[in-house]
Amino acid sequence: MAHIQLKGISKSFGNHVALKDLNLEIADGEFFVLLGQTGAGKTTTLRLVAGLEKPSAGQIFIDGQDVGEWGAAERDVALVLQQYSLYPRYTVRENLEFPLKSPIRKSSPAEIKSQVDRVAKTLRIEHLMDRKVDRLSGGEMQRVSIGRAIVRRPRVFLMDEPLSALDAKLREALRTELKNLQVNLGATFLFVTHDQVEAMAMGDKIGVLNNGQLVQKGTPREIYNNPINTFVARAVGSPPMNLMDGKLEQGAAVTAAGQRLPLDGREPLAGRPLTFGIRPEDLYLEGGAPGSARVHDIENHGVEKIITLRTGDSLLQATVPSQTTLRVDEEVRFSWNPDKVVLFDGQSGINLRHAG
Ligand SMILES: Nc1ncnc2c1ncn2[C@@H]1O[C@H](COP(=O)(O)OP(=O)(O)OP(=O)(O)O)[C@@H](O)[C@H]1O
Repeated sequence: MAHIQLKGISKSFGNHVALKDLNLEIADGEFFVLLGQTGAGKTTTLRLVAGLEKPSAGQIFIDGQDVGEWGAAERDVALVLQQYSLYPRYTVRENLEFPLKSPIRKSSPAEIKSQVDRVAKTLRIEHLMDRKVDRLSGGEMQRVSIGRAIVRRPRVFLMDEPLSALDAKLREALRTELKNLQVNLGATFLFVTHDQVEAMAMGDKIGVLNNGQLVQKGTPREIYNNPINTFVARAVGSPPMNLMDGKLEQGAAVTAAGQRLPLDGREPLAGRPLTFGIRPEDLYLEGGAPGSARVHDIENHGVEKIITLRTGDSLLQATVPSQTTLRVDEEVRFSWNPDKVVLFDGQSGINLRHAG
């Protein structure tokens, strides 16, 4: 399998800068997710690693070798796209055989059959083998696309939102299957998505890309608990982290909306403009108590409810157990877990723990 390194990669299309000085290292056997909004530069990164684009600056190494002059075939990577890149008039079996039949591989018919059957079993598409691809559902087609990528055991898998066209249930099932597949193959995956739930669920590591720049890289837990700035704080987590502007005053956070919440031990920061970040599960609500917040909306999610509060001009969200009884428009008092508060600089939005 393979270790991937991107060193100082920049890519421009005419005057448009798609990637700026991207430095990224993906360990052998790691499931690395690149998370970013549309236009962030995710597909461009994949195409550069695949050898379908040339960087404007920087180098790409696979297993320590500079692959700058290597073509796509020599890099031995597989690219799975959001749209199914299959031959519609061929059967599933013919589609899976195709990558193994290239003249340079010289695989015997018996080898081809055994590899194709192994992949079919892994992806649970054995019953579809003789069906023409244009007679498959979207989910089945995507399984076959993944099958076609894994059948020849490439060094690296590059996946460009392979699940985004599928319905929610199937997406969840294939998420688990892809993750199992990666663990079983011990393969290196570079998977791009704009879906943070997918990123959190699948990634050993996540890189957050914004405007062509890598903003933060870490395990899902690191990024969730300690986002580098308010952008990442809002990009990861569902519902996202609550952000409240304010100041510290004598052992309390005083928000612009006039809330006073306990926060000890951060005296050196008193007086300067801050943004307080708190995850929805770390906000505590007390109903039936006159307070300065009002229940704006209640969403029932089975085991929990998401309560949206209005306080001053801003909205906050709290996740609470489903048995919590609150009504829309009810006044509530809220507090937080002071140990879970993340402090950001009020102007730059940078997490003060990262700023040192
Ligand atoms: N061949 C090209 N010519 C000109 N501009 C391009 C080209 N390819 C990408 N871009 C631009 O580069 C930026 C990054 O594009 P890229 O496709 O990498 O984004 P992305 O994060 O994959 O977005 P999406 O989620 O929408 O696919 C975009 O602004 C895009 O318009």
